[in-house]
Amino acid sequence: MTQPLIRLDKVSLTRGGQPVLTDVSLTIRESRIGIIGYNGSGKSSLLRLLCGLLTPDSGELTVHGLDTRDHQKTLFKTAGLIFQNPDHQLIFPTVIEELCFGLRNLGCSKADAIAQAEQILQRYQREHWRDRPVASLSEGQKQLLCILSVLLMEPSVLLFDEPYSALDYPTRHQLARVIYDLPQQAIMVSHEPNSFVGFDRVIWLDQGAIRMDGTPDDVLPAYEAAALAIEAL
Ligand SMILES: Nc1ncnc2c1ncn2[C@@H]1O[C@H](COP(=O)(O)OP(=O)(O)OP(=O)(O)O)[C@@H](O)[C@H]1O
Repeated sequence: MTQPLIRLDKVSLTRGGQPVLTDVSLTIRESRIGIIGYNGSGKSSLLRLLCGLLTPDSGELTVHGLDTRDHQKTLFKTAGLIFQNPDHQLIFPTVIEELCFGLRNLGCSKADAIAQAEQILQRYQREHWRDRPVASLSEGQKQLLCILSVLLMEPSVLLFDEPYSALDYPTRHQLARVIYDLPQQAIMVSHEPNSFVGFDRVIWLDQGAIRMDGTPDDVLPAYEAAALAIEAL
């Protein structure tokens, strides 16, 4: 496996003419990294930069040795984004077709792709989903399908954008366990401090800049105190 190093050097991004990230520099080697911040602070934009869906206006960004500008089209093999809104990710009529799509793109034969898709459904006790129309799944079920589709492709870093927002407690618990046990590096955006149990590092984004960066024990209490102070205003 390539060295799990992600480096941002003075990365700036504008969207719709507005600055979204300003001069962000980071070196990320840890295995479990959380990104926290208020609405609109730039968290999802940062994930989109990391998987090549957006490119920086200025600055340098490399993900596991790949400059994201030069590898925009193939970066999905290295950095797999699980979208916050499943409807932005899911494009096929049935669960099995959705699961096979990424694998087929990576060059798997049809039979191989189906076998792997069936295996992952079995591992997550969702065999009965195989031929279900995607449109018939609930929001939480769609979110889990998005996660399984990306897990199947085995990217070397997984980017989770609010993965728990539509999940019920048992599924959330199951997914937290899955994320905890992943062999890959994982970066997860969440509003909820309790999503980061067992994480190595938490980065607090505020108005497109890093407000705090450290262990969950350092960053999360400061984040919660600041959020409560805003609430009390
Ligand atoms: N497609 C877009 N076009 C223009 N501006 C956008 C677009 N998407 C996001 N933005 C702007 O970029 C800024 C950062 O948005 P982003 O979605 O990265 O924030 P976030 O921290 O993930 O927010 P949230 O917690 O609400 O999901 C916001 O000001 C938002 O209005």
